[in-house]
Amino acid sequence: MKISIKAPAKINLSLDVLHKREDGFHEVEMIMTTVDLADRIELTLLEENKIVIDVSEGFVPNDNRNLAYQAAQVLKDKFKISKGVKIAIQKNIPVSAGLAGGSSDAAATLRGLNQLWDLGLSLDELAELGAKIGSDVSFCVYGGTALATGRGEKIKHISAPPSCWVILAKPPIGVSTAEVYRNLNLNNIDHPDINKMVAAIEGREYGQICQELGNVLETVTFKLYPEVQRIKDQMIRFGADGVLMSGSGPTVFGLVKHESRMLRIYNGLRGFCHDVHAVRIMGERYY
Ligand SMILES: C[C@@](CO)(OP(=O)(O)O)[C@H](O)COP(=O)(O)OP(=O)(O)OC[C@H]1O[C@@H](n2ccc(N)nc2=O)[C@H](O)[C@@H]1O
Ligand SMILES: Nc1ncnc2c1ncn2[C@@H]1O[C@H](COP(=O)(O)OP(=O)(O)O)[C@@H](O)[C@H]1O
Repeated sequence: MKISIKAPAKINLSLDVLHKREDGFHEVEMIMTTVDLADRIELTLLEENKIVIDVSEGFVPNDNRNLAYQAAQVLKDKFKISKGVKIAIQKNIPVSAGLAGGSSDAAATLRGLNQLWDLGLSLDELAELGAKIGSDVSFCVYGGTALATGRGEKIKHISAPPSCWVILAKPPIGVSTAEVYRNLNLNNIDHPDINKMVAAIEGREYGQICQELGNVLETVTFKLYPEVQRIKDQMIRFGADGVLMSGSGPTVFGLVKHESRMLRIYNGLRGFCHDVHAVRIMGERYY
């Protein structure tokens, strides 16, 4: 038996860090939303007791370092499943980009195996298991739009933002999330106003959403990789309505309402950045 599932990317419309916790993680407040750029996961049941990863992208591990592998392992351990699965991953989401590609692959694997192995778990239960794999996996289990707190695993769903274009531009560098958090100076943070962002989204006020975009990790990544700042500046210059780095970067996203302007920005950026995508905000939950 075989199924195919979409694993969409996320962007952070707002990302604030409150403090560093005793367990080494940071307490965060983030607004996350899914966009229409997705990996494709194909799960095939195996009689043999093994997890096989077949991934289209050379840089992504095909062993137990792969987050989709870890998702299958978590379910196998918890439910003492002695059969196996082949996980074929078609990568479309740039890797180490701040778009949660690996987390979304893990979340899609949890959802898919819940079905294939007939486990009968709720999304809440899958999200709780997902948190064992990574901080962003819980959000990716549900998708949609949410306020994420704790280390990112506590999810409160909010309405989808009004629909618009999202231009994603990633310079040819991979950013380590751990390194970015490590370099964050907690005494010198310009906190975004998360409540105002939630109100703008709930009120469907597109202009206000663009105004309230904010990510405290941006200055850290800009310092480590100045080319990320240059991409942000270019996107602003080309006329995006709002521009921000996603997560720990290096992908920068621009929100744009009108298709003609989206095309102008997309074509302009392609001239000097190789990895550019124009997608739509999805923002609605899968289930
Ligand atoms: C920054 C964000 C924003 O959505 O995303 P990305 O840029 O990775 O997409 C997330 O907080 C990343 O989530 P995720 O990528 O799942 O992180 P994890 O695997 O759990 O943690 C990787 C490392 O980041 C640091 N980390 C992560 C989350 C957190 N709240 N505090 C931390 O300090 C820790 O050093 C940890 O070892
Ligand atoms: N299925 C996967 N897809 C992409 N990267 C993965 C996957 N599994 C593990 N990884 C590893 O996870 C790290 C972060 O990848 P990714 O999720 O793409 O980035 P980010 O956390 O910045 O959004 C990379 O070092 C990559 O090698």
